[in-house]
Amino acid sequence: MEGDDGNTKVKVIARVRPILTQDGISSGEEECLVKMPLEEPGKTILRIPTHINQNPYKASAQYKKDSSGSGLKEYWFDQAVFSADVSSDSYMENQSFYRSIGPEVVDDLYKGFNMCILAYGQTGTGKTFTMMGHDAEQDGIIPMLARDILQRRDQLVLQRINSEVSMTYVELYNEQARDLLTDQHGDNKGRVREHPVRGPYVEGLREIQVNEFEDFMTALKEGNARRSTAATGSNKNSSRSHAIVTLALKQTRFGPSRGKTGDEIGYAKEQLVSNIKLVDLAGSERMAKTKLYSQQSRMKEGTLINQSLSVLGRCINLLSQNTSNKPSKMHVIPYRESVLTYLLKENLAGNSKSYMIFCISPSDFEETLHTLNYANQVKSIKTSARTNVVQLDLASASEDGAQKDQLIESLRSEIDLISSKLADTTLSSEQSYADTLVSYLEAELGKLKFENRFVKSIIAQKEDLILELKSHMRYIDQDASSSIEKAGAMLSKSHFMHTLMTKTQAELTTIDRNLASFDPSKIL
Ligand SMILES: Nc1ncnc2c1ncn2[C@@H]1O[C@H](COP(=O)(O)OP(=O)(O)OP(=O)(O)O)[C@@H](O)[C@H]1O
Repeated sequence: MEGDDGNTKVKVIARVRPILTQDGISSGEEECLVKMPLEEPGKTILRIPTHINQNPYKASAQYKKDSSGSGLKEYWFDQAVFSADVSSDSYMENQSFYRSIGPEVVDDLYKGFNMCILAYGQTGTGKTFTMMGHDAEQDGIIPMLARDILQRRDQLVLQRINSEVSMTYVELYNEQARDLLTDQHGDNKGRVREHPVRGPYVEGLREIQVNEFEDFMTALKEGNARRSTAATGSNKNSSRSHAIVTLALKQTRFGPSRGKTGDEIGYAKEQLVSNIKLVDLAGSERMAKTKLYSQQSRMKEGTLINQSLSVLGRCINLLSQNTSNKPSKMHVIPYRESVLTYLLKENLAGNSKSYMIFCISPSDFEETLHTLNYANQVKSIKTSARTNVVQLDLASASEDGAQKDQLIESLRSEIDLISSKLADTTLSSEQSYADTLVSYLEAELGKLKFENRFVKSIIAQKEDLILELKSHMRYIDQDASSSIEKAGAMLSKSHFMHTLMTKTQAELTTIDRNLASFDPSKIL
C-alpha cells in the first residue's frame, strides 16, 4: 500500500568553502566573492569582480542582475551555508550544517520515504569534505547520518519495530558502475537494470548488513580507498568518479503478543521499505583549470565526467520546464543517456525526497556563477515522494498462538515434501512455492532474532529503572538522615529554649514577688 502521496520540491542548498592556498590569492574578506547574510537565511550574494563588471563586453546580462549595475547577483535558496570564514557569525562547519538537515532526513527515511542527498560543484569546492568529512577534523554528512539512523533503530526496538540497515557503495567511473565494497569484479556485475518497483539499480553489488556504526565506517573507508582519485591542478586529492552510498532500511512493525507478561513479540503487522542515496559527484571539469592536457587517461576521464554531468544538466533543465500537468506538454527526459542520470532517475523526478548541495568556490567567479545559475534551475524541480507500506496478511491471519505453531509446523512439513520433490523435478511453480515458504521461514527467523533484541532492550530498560530507583532511594536515605539530624538539632534547641523560658519565668516570678513586697517609704 502506498500512502502520503504528494509533490515535493527538491531542496536546494548552496555552500561556500574558505579560500585555500590553491586558489592562488591571499585570504581576506574583500577577496571572498560570496556573502550569505545571517539575517536573511537562504540568500546568497555573488559579487561581480570589478574587472568583469566594468568591461562592456563581459558585463553582459548574464552577469548583471539588473541594469542598475550594482555589481552583485542575488540568489535565494532553501538554505545558504557559509563556511568561508571561521570568524564570521554566519560560519557553519560540517556538524552544524548536518544538524540543520539531518534530523528531518532521518525522520522522513523512517516514515518510509526514499531520500537522496547529492553534492554538486566544480572540482575542489568541498563536495567530498561535505559528504565524507575530512580526516578526524570534521565528520561528513554520510557518517553523521549513518550514526543517527542506527541510533534511531535502537530507540525503536521498544516500540516493537525491527529495523534492518544495509549498505552498498558504488562508483561510476568512465560511465561504468564499479562495486566499492569488493575487489572482485565478475562479468555479470556492474550492469544497470530497472526494477519495476524500486527503479534502476546496479546488478550484483555486494550488500552488507550494518549492525554497528563501526561496521559502516570500516566499509566506507575501504570503499573510499578503492575510489578513483588523482591529483589535479585544483585539488591534490580530486575524486575522478561519482560515488553513491546507498543505505537501505527495512522496518517491520510487530503487534503486541497475547502472552501474560506483555514482553513478547506478536506477529509482524506491516513493513516499510525505504532507502537513502548519498551522492558525491566528481567535479565539473574545465581542462585548462585542472591542467590535465598532458595526461591522456585523465583527459578521457574528464570528458566522460563532463558527459555525465552535462546529461545531468540537460535532465535538470528539461525537468525544470516540466511544470505543466499535461503529459502532452511534458519533455521526454534523457535519463538513459548516462549511467549517472539513469541511476538517479527516481531521485530527480520520481519517488524520492531529494536535497542538492551546490558547493561553490569563494574566488572563482565564472564557475561559481555557473553553479549558482544551475542551482537556481533546480529550485523548480518537483518529485513525487510516497511512503511504501506493506501490510503483512499472512501474519495477521494467524494471531492465535496455537494456530501459529500449527501453521509453522505444516509449512515445515510442506517444505520437506517440496524439497524432496525438487530433487527429482524442476517444475518452476513448485520452485517458486518453495521460495515463498523459505522466505516465510526466513522472516520467522528474523522475528525470533528481533524478539531476542526486544527482550534484551526491555531487560536493559528495567535494569536502568532499578538503578534509577536505587539511586533515588539512596538520595531519600541521605535526605532522611540529614532531616533527622536537623530535627535532633531542633529538638535540642527547643529543649534549651524551654529551659531558658522556665528559668526566665522563675526569675520573673521572683521579680514580681519582690515588687509586690517593695515598700518605697522604707527607702525614704
Ligand atoms: N568547508 C570547508 N572548510 C575547510 N576546508 C574545506 C572545506 N571544503 C573544502 N575544503 C578543502 O578544500 C579542498 C577540496 O575539497 P574536496 O576534496 O572536498 O573538494 P571536491 O569538491 O570533492 O573536489 P573534487 O571534485 O576534485 O573531488 C580540500 O583540501 C578540503 O579540505
